[in-house]
Amino acid sequence: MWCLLSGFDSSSSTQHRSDPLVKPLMEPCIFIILSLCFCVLIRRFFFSRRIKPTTPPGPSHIPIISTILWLTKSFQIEPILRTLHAKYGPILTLHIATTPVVFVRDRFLAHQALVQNGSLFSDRPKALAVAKIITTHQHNISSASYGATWRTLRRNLTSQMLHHSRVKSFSGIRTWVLHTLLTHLKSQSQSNNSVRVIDHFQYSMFCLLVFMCFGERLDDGKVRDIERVQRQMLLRFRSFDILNFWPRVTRVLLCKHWEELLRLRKEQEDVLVPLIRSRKQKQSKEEGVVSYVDTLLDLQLPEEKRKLNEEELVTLCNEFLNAGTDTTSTALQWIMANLVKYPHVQERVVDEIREVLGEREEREVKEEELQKLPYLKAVVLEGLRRHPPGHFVLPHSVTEDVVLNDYLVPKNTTVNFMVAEMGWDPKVWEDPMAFKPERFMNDEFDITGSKEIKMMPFGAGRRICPGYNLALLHLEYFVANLVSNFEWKVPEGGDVDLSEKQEFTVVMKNALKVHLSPRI
Ligand code: HEM
Repeated sequence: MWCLLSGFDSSSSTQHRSDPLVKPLMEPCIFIILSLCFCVLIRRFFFSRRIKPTTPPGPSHIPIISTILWLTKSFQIEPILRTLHAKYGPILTLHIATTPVVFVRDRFLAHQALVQNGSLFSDRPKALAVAKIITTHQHNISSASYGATWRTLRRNLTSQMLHHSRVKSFSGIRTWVLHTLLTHLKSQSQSNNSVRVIDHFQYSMFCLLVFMCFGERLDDGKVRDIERVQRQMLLRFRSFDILNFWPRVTRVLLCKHWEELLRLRKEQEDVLVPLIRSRKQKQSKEEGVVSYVDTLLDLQLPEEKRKLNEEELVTLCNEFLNAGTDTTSTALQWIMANLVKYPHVQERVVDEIREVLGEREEREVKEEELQKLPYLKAVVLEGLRRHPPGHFVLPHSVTEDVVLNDYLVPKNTTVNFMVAEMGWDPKVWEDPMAFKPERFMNDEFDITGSKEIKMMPFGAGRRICPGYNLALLHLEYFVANLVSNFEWKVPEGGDVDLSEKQEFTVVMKNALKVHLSPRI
């Protein structure tokens, strides 16, 4: 073909015209070229008309009114989405905000978006009025746009706080927190037939994260103060959604609500700023452990070419404390609830621990021993699959127009991925609503979903939770030691109710209450 086409080279055209062999070859050649051009034109014409992708389908809406209606239903969005996905397929659009929001339910599409096209799907939506206050204009990891500031903040957290040796340096504090927790539970179990455990779990996680954040063992009262200001903001956060809707108007009409938001933020600053300042002074004397605040004090914002100010430090400490406490204590409660409900699973964990402890008198499972406990790991993974603390990842946003499953997702669209639905997919998980840790016993499970997503309690791709290893360590360490030290049972006349309630994370609607007997 190449030699035939070269016959059209102008420099050699005279020679070809005189060649008797060339003329019969040229005619079919021209015909073929013209046919090809025609085909290309036809294809372009039809493709541009027929397959120009449309945005993902969804129910029709009336501007403003639909948004207000959705605001009132935001707490029950999951069952509605389930029905809508059955009708419209694995990807759909809802008009629940001022701009359309896309929901993805399918694990293959999630992999395509978050892992294979990670650079396009890793942005966050622009902060609305309330989030601007809480995140000091997106100066934290979870809300920062996909760019240099996000990269700097995230790299600081992963390389300075979450790498293996730094995590190991906090093992003493984990042992101390565990002993405090066991002592509290023991004293409660002596006077009560039924102990509500979530408050103890939350307090323990705060003790751990507060130490990592500020590098100090604070007294009980101070930790409880931090817990109070953090949790009240967390629990009230969703109720402030309404303020985002036309902020200029809500500032007048809902001024009390605005005042409350500002008051909660101010309370956080009042509690956290003295701790940050005290760390600043200690840092100049170069004392003791490296805390999260220490790593932030020297950090330069690459775009603004300046250090973080005090408000931004509060925002980042707030993120660190919330991300590591609420999620983990929620997951811990769900896992323990299943161990109470299914005593045969609890017994199997205890048997596995007994083998590892051998003849040892004391019942403490050490961190280094966790890797010898595959069934315990399976229990934790099954807990995260069946009861992921977040039923959605944080909202993502796309940096340019992109086609997903033949649908157009326009630039800046918010995209949500349905974590719980993926972990409950009956095509992947047999009997998905049952609690069966055995399903994780055969292979090493890749929680990051880099090759394939089967569940994603920590998300996947570039925005995957950077704290997933720390979270797994905390869960395994506490579950192991809680069952090793106590027998966990349903109290007389009680029950384990696995109903859910949406708070910041999805928590047990009726908090777990247990009867604890020390194991001898
Ligand atoms: C059981 C415990 C935890 C669960 C289930 C969890 C889950 C998640 C999920 C689903 C995301 C959103 C991912 C996305 O948007 O695609 C996330 C983000 C994040 N998590 Fe976690 N997390 C846990 C513990 C932790 C801990 C211990 C830390 C650190 C101390 C942490 C820090 C963060 C941060 C900073 C982000 C934002 C990442 C970014 O936007 O780049 N998390 N987490």
